[in-house]
Amino acid sequence: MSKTGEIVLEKITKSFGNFQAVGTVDQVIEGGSYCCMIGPSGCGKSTLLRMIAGHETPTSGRILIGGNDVTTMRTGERGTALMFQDYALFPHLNLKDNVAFSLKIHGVAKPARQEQAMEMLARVELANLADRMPFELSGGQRQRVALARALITNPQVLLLDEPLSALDEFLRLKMRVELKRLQDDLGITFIHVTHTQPEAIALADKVIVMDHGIIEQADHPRAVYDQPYSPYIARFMGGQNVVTGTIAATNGSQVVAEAEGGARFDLPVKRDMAIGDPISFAVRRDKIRIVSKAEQDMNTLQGEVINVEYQGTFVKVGLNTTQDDEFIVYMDDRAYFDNPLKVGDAVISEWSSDNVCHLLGTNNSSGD
Ligand SMILES: Nc1ncnc2c1ncn2[C@@H]1O[C@H](COP(=O)(O)OP(=O)(O)OP(=O)(O)O)[C@@H](O)[C@H]1O
Repeated sequence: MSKTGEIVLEKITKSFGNFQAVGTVDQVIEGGSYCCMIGPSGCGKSTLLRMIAGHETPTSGRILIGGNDVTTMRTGERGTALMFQDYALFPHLNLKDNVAFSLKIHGVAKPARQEQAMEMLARVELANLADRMPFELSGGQRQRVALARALITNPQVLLLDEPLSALDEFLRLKMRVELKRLQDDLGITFIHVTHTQPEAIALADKVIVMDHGIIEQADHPRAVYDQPYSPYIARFMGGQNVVTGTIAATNGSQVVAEAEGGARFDLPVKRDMAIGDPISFAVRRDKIRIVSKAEQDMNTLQGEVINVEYQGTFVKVGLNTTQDDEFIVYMDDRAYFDNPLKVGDAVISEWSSDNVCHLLGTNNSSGD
């Protein structure tokens, strides 16, 4: 089986002096896949990316790319290209020369490098602007030049550090589609560091969620969003409420939990639990009904409306309940406007145990 573009991170750590920026990371990123790394500021995403690119050396562990040990190999030799956050274009070179630059460094003759640069500019739909200078471009166009410049080296792996963060919302969504199309066309591995959860789940075949230098969960976007591993993942990815309680009754893989205030919940669990054990579970914000009178005796939480935000397709309603976290319900916009709520209203939220995910892991932090 071809290992082209496959990245294996074997027990990678990175310390700066006494500070451990990356803990022990073991991970395989499949060749030709789109991988997004996400996590709060300072969690070690860029450091991990920079180690894959060869701009940092791991303190311990090995990095394999395409089956080769590249741990101590120089940047230009390992088959990766890194696109920087600020794009780092040369201001005094036109687009063609910016894109051709690394070929020049590698001694490629002028006609050949210009031809390849033009091909690359055509791929990012900028061939008609080849003679312009970087200052004559929009943010989205600059980003595409930076992409062309990274891709001209024909890498197995393209590393992108916050590639969309300098763009406005409209352009960000547009360029997101273009990045995915480019990755599909080229079939090479993309590793994309982002701060934005919707960006990660929209683009990635695999989402890697980090916290404090370690990988907390690495999985398909749907698994990370719908089946979060820990309270931290559920809170960080959004879209879920974290509810805590203690086990009141068990029946094999089904339990009844009780929260402070006496609310009871039935749910499936992923490991054996005993009466009295603490439990955390996630409830999807968009799978909760708000009712004035409870229609079921379990899986309900009473609360007071503390804020209401219209979001276009839905309305975000925040409730104060006996739980520590604010309990958030995404209401269908029509259902909401048929029976609008106001701050101070007492309501009951209820859900079905199908929309619950038992949370394992001990990581309780909520990110940034
Ligand atoms: N050269 C360095 N010397 C000392 N500490 C460093 C160095 N580079 C990074 N760090 C520290 O390592 C930690 C991880 O940094 P890193 O840049 O990887 O985080 P990040 O998750 O990419 O954050 P952000 O999202 O803010 O860019 C941070 O606490 C940072 O201050």
